[in-house]
Amino acid sequence: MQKTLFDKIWDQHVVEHISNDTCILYIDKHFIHEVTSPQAFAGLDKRGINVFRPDRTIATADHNVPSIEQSKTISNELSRKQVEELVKNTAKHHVNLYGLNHPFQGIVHVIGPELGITQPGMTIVCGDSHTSTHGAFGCIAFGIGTSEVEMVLSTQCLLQQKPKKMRINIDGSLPSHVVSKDIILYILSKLSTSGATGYFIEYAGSAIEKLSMEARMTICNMSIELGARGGMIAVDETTFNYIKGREFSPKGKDLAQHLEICSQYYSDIKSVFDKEYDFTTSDISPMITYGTNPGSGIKISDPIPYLSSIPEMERLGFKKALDYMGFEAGQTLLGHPIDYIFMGSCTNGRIEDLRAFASIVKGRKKASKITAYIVPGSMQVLKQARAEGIDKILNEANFELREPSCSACLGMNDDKVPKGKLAISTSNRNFEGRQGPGARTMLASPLTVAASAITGCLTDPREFL
Ligand SMILES: CC(C)[C@H](C(=O)O)[C@@H](O)C(=O)O
Ligand code: SF4
Repeated sequence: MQKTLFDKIWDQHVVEHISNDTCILYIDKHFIHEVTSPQAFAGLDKRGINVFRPDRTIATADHNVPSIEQSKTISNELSRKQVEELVKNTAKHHVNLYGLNHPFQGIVHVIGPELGITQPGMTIVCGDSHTSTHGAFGCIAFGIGTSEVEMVLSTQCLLQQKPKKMRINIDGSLPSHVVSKDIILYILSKLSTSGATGYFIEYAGSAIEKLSMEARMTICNMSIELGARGGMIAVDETTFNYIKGREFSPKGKDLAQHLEICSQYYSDIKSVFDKEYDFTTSDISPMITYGTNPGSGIKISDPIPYLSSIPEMERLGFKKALDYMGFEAGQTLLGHPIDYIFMGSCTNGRIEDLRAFASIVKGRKKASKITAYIVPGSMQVLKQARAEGIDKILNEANFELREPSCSACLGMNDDKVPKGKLAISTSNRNFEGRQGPGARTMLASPLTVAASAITGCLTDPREFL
């Protein structure tokens, strides 16, 4: 029988069929962080039970963590309490914590893959919507709510309804200075933020096959912004090469056997999807968002759409978003002044992203009016960046490389964008107030953010070719 990648993994993890589409699913890896775990642990305590598989549970602190002077106490009381609670709960339940100052600390979706905890064919969950990131390794990975976190902590299983399957094919070679972030912003602009609601996406096609693992993660990361349950990519040589030698990856003879098993994780040629889309890279340019959802992307040189081109039902939202952003329909954004830049997050906080940013700012200087947050996704990324001299390149260009945190991706720590200020950001969400109350956010790739940081206004990275 011809099976999709999704079905292969799903079927291997069904513990029991409950009804037609609802199953009890075994979960291979459960990541937890300080924001969505406290109530789940409180639930366990109330029931007087322990974490069922502490060895399958991995904790880190990321959202409430400051991106400077991590070795000092967190000054914000609420943030400090959240992190302290995680320390207490993980110690009590014998769960490994990569907390503050630990060499493996970082954003949950950055550390899983880079440490080799994330492996092909797994089911992976976390109380965090961007768990879809791990799907880049040929996994079923998705975000869950706090009550589900409690369910997984106590049973290592989850009650799940099987989603429908969508395949998005992207063929071709990427033009210079067009990167995976532009691909996913482009897909979002075509399908909208509800375009994949009820589906699990598989990304395929020659463009995806050519991408590095970091670039694939960027795409899978934003699957949730399409409304999808998750996104995934078939396992191939690129996956294997990434996995090899990672801290917790199988080693020696086990590795050969492991890779053999992993090589089954692709969709069979005649497998059927509920919906398919085809795109080509020649249509994709550097992208920028003008509105207050990640679906509001346009080519960086295109004008914001005119009201007349917006469907009647969406006009109110369109106008509201433009009011918030301080933009006008038909306006071209290239050259528009920017106040803040954020380079980081689980979308673009990996070493390859920092290299891309550094490749543009090298030998240049940051525009003096720009406030920049440049934040590695993990301690490992920070270490690597320092080893490669990226910190020096940044310093010489008047930037500073901070410490791992979700940072300015969302206003849960000290790194915020002030009310009314305009930021260009490599993160995944541009909702009203996402980077701080009243903050305005445009989403883009690390290259576009770097180019804009140098000029102080929205700049096409192709100008730096
Ligand atoms: C805080 C957390 C629950 C949230 C999520 O689920 O995604 C956050 O990571 C985000 O990006 O908005
Ligand atoms: S970096 Fe942003 S999107 Fe990713 S987990 Fe943290 S807050 Fe969520």
